[in-house]
Amino acid sequence: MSIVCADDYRSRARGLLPAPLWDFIEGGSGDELTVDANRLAFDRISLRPRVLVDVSERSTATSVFGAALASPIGIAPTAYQRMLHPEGEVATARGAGQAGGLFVVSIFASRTLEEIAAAATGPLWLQLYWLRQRSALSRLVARAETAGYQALVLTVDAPVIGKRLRDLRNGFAIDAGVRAVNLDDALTEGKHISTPGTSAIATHAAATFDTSITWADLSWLRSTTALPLVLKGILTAEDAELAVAHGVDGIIVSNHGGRQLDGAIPAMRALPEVVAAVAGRVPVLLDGGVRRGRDILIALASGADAVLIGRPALWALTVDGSDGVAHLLSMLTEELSHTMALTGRPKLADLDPTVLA
Ligand SMILES: Cc1cc2nc3c(=O)[nH]c(=O)nc-3n(C[C@H](O)[C@H](O)[C@H](O)COP(=O)(O)O)c2cc1C
Ligand SMILES: O=C(O)C(=O)c1ccccc1
Repeated sequence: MSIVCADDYRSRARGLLPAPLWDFIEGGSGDELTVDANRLAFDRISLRPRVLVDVSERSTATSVFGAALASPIGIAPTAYQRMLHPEGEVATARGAGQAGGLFVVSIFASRTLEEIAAAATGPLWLQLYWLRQRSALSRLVARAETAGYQALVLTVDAPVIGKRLRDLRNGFAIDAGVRAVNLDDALTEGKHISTPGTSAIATHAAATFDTSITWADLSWLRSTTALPLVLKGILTAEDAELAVAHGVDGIIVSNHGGRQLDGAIPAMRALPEVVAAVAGRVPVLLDGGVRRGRDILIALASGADAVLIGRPALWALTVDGSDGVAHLLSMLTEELSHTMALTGRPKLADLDPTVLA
């Protein structure tokens, strides 16, 4: 059967992966209310199509921080991609580049920042968790700058790892052959030990993440770099306002794909208040539940500058490596363009709240 939408990659990938690994990717925290709510928030919004508009020429091209993108779509940071494909993040970077998309590399990438940069032809950003060992962070930042990464993303919704029941039941651990190669061994110890009732990821994060950081600490990270700093995991107007007041250069509206606070507001429902608070001062991106061109159109019409795709990129990587990732992004771009034609909005600039009902 041919693959004609993102969910087709999901069914294929599920058949290829061992159950605990599938659960790690697919799962969320607690009752997985927020995983489901992320999707439902999109499905509850309807579209108001305009007709007899010339849609013969359509454009999805855009840019972020001065870098050109074929469409407002990027790949969200996800850890340890070599668990899914032998080439890991190198394949994802090549695929994203082929499709003209952005790739946000996780601090827990399983290929080096330099290997990933060598394979990339599109923009790369580096995602960070705030490790207690600040020297490890500043070393990573320096390497990212040298390798040509164009922005830093600090994930702020994970001081502790969400209570992910599937991983706890499975005693989930990272495959022995897969490492967070950009971090010293001391920072990745214990990730390969599987113990029922515990998740190696949660245990590891508890040992290495600094849970005491506040807005006041952001200036330290800023002082290490000239790169734009983006915060990932903002869900309220209050925090969006604080982010801009602290000189942050961009915001990713996200609840971590429902993997952190269960019951958190769906990303798409939080977007309008964040957009209103930011008032155009910095770019606003969104992730969580984006599976269709229609979802992307809805997010853009609500004021997002771009969206990121988490799990679907992992499904495509599992099924077909870099070709899968490139195909997924092209397919989503095509779906976006198609939805723009059917709603009578041929340009991204035409996407505003009047298309939503
Ligand atoms: C397997 C997996 C690993 C993830 N690892 C990270 C990570 O290392 N850093 C991070 O900021 N977010 C991480 N995330 C969250 C994603 O960046 C993103 O917020 C989320 O997947 C978006 O939702 P979606 O999967 O519904 O598209 C991870 C998500 C998944 C599914
Ligand atoms: O961020 C996540 O969702 C995640 O799964 C993870 C992976 C490695 C380390 C910390 C969190």
